[in-house]
Amino acid sequence: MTSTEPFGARLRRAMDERGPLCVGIDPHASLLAQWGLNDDVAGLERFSRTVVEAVADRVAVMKPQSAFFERFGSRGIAVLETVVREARAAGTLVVMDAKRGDIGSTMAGYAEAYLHKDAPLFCDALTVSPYLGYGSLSPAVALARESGAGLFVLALTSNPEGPEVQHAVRTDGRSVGATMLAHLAAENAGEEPLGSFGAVVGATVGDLSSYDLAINGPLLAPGVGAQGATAADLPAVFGSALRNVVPNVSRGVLRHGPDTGALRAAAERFAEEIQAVVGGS
Ligand SMILES: O=C(O)c1cc(=O)[nH]c(=O)n1[C@@H]1O[C@H](COP(=O)(O)O)[C@@H](O)[C@H]1O
Repeated sequence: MTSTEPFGARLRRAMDERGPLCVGIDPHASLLAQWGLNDDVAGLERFSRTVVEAVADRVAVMKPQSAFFERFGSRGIAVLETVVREARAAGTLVVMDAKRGDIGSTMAGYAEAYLHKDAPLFCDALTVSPYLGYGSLSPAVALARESGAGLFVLALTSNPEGPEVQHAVRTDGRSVGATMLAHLAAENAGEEPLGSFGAVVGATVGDLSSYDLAINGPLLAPGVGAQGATAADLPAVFGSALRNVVPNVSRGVLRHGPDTGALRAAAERFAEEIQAVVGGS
């Protein structure tokens, strides 16, 4: 594997070898308390590194939620840098969940922060918001291509407030969410075995039969576990795109800590349930 091999190819291989589960690293204050940790930088570090130690050598993807690190300022970001480095060293792909989005000239700065090979927070992929217009993301698309990294673009999010924006219908009759999926399909055209530009499509969103999920890229599916979706919901939501789905579970796994064996067992249970519905698709 070369370091510039595109994210999509690296992800496909990781999903085939380890299964598609993504474990989120979301150090909520309530989880720190539940684990008997203080709500401070030391607690943040202990929590995050424990999750990495428990599963980074076995799951395809981990997704640190930047918000919970930013909460502690520069010292929290320093912990995030360590977590990204250790998780990648253990063999998992790291998707930074920072949901960045801005006018193109500023987006270039965010891209440098996460997608430039020499950046302290360089990661395998970054979540981005296209709601300043898909084209505003182009500096991130360009740098991701150069670095062999990927993006996950918010298309149909798992939260109940998402549809007021994402289901809104444009003057050409297409919904906003469908437009984002079409942009991604164009980005990934011709890429094999899988494009590097994914969509975020919540596992909670219900019937998507009117949406074309065949974007030739990964579909990050948060919502399994604490938000109420289960592995059994995935086939109905994703249909023939199931093979490209990366289900994310954060609190559903994290609530089993701080014991690493219990965290590992929880991740394995989700992985098995997911494999049972995705296997053979
Ligand atoms: O981009 C995301 O990962 C994301 C998009 C979305 O539509 N819904 C969603 O829940 N997420 C993130 O996925 C994680 C879900 O966490 P749990 O609900 O604890 O499994 C959180 O870090 C959310 O910020």
